[in-house]
Amino acid sequence: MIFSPTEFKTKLIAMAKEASNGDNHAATKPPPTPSPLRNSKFFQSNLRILVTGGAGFIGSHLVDKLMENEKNEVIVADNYFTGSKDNLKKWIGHPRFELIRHDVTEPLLVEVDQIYHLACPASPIFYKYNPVKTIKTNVIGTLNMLGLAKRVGARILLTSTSEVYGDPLVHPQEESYWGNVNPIGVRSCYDEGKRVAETLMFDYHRQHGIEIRIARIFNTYGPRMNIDDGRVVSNFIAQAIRGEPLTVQAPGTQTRSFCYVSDMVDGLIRLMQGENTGPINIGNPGEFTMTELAETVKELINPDVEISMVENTPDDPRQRKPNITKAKELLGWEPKIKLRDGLPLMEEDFRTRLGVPPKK
Ligand SMILES: NC(=O)c1ccc[n+]([C@@H]2O[C@H](COP(=O)([O-])OP(=O)(O)OC[C@H]3O[C@@H](n4cnc5c(N)ncnc54)[C@H](O)[C@@H]3O)[C@@H](O)[C@H]2O)c1
Ligand SMILES: O=C(O)[C@H]1O[C@H](OP(=O)(O)OP(=O)(O)OC[C@H]2O[C@@H](n3ccc(=O)[nH]c3=O)[C@H](O)[C@@H]2O)[C@H](O)[C@@H](O)[C@@H]1O
Repeated sequence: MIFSPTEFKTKLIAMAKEASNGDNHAATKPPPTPSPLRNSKFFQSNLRILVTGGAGFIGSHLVDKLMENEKNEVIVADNYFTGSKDNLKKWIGHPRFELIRHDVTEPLLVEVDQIYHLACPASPIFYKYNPVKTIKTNVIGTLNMLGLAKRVGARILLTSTSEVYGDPLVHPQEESYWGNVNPIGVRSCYDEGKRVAETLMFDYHRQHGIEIRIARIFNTYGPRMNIDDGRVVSNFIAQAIRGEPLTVQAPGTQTRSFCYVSDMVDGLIRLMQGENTGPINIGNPGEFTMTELAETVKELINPDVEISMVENTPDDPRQRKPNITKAKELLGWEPKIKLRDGLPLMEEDFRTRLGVPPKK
């Protein structure tokens, strides 16, 4: 069809209006037709679910939960940068499970109904190790997974982060807050990367009608975190078990809110299965200073360890606590496990992996 310049301009304006719909929650197009495979006999009883980053900490717990449902088939795609096959060893060889060594910065051709897109290093020391790769993972990786979702008509969930709020000037953080992020700092590869990933999710939703879900995850802890992961809970627990000083980074008054991993997985699955695009904060609103966390770990795990104050890294957010009203109202979700109950569960796993017997 050929348009006159005036017709072309009118059409462009109409397209721009449609695409710039200010209401994030209104789908401007119906979702694309699902893959014909979804209607085949094979798929009537099975939901094929792709988990990118499924060999990592949260991903492997999510896989455990998804595999409990006999109607689910789970495919994990992971490049093992921070994840490990060990985290999935109980599923390797299972007929409903597949593990693919794959880097999400490259396209992936699979036929699936749902995509949980987690692939991305999460610990600051790992995401800062190769910042350009971290940005590629967040931007090109998310583009590839959205392209896949579009091709097969799958619903896609992104694990975004509370780091999109940067060093927040609003406390606690609610989803409507746009954040306070340094665009050129050493953490930007991760927090700006995730912000672009969120943008891509909404643009694919508005432009192509893709079914999207965005979780803004707040600090999560639990068994299977890498022992030398560098994040604060894993550091303190490993240090307490080894009898080394707990390294509180100055000033120690900075706060975080810690969510146990089983609560997180429950929230992610509810979000995927529900009707809301998000973004929705998923985290535990219990807020602690890093000094309080160190004192709690000392009390529960090793009262003999010292607490030492060490230098901090640039742009460390000073406070963080989720407002979870949306998660409560829209997903019927709230965390169940308190920090004092979750820490001993993690200690048990760390002792086993470090080969240190339990305390008498
Ligand atoms: N754990 C938290 O506190 C937290 C908080 C906010 C957001 N998140 C998000 O949740 C997700 C999972 O975090 P986690 O704590 O399990 O981290 P993790 O580092 O344990 O897991 C990330 C997984 O992604 C894989 N991966 C990294 N880059 C990849 C790539 N290019 N291609 C394929 N696989 C790749 C890693 O090998 C690993 O298995 C991440 O997207 C992270 O940003 C986590
Ligand atoms: O929840 C989030 O959204 C993000 O939280 C983390 O970022 P951060 O909170 O800085 O995680 P940690 O490295 O665990 O640091 C938490 C606090 O503990 C402090 N810390 C860290 C390590 C340590 O040994 N001692 C210590 O006091 C840090 O200075 C910081 O203030 C990671 O970036 C991601 O896992 C995640 O996306």
